[in-house]
Amino acid sequence: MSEAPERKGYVLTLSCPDVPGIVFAVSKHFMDEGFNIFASQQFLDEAADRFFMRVHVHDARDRELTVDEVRAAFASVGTRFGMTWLLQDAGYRSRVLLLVSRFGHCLNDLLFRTSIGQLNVDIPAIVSNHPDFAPLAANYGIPFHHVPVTSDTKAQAEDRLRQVIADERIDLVVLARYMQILSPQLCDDLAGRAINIHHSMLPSFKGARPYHQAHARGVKLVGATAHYVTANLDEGPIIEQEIARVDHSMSPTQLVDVGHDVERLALQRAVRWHTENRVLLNGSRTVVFR
Ligand SMILES: Nc1nc2c(c(=O)[nH]1)N[C@@H](CN(C=O)c1ccc(C(=O)N[C@@H](CCC(=O)O)C(=O)O)cc1)CN2
Repeated sequence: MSEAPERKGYVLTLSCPDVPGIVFAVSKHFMDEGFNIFASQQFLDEAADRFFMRVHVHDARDRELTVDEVRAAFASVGTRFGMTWLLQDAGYRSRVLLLVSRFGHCLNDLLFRTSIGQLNVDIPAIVSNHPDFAPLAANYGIPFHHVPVTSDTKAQAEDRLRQVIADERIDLVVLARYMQILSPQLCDDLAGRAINIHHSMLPSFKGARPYHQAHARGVKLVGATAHYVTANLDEGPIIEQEIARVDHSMSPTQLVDVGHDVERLALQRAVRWHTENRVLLNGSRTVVFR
């Protein structure tokens, strides 16, 4: 059975100072190199004078080129425009590490979506500071690492986390309701490749127990925010947000139940878009070519 067109060819993402001719140069390069454009999106941040682009190309000659060969051919264009660029095989399956604590709704959702092929990723391992979801991991045949964390053992726990990241050649770390604060050093090491789901519409209700904060405020909407993890708690670049309507009659527990659905939606979109190279960092914000 032939590959889905979304998973054929190569995806280039780039950002650079805005000048005339970027789209022309990129398009001409791929035409000259024998590629056909399957999809192309671009955005100009005028205030920042920065141009963003995502181009998905198919090989018009069906050659067996390596991604390194395609990258090498594009390098001169990147240099000419001072681009920050990434060129990836469209069918590449990112290696994703899932972290979880006591709430497993996001973990379960990501595992199921991956198992039915909706997320084109591989999940080599799950790490948790609690043993609760070892049976769920076993059901999916995924190694489960129970790494307890206390204030005295945080450093050692992070060392074990780093070991799993290295051993499994992890591309993306997903905090699927993992309730431990990562150290500034680990945040730096995982910059742009660690995603957290916060259970509120950031910047509202940062920190712990956001649904209880929201209930006390009498909100009419609850939400969830998927964002990149930085040393500044819950302040990383936002990738996706989702909301749901609530009302005065609902208890904090009922807000939590409604919120779990929007958390799942926001996180799986963020993971899908990140692993499809649709998310570009723009300072403290993102550009998402959905
Ligand atoms: N460096 C970062 N680490 C984490 C982030 C982040 O943005 N930057 N997001 C959090 C998720 N989170 C809210 O969504 C959150 C998690 C944990 C805590 C917290 O106070 N944790 C305590 C321990 C709590 C416990 O043991 O039950 C702590 O780590 O000392 C606040 C907010 C994930 N990590």
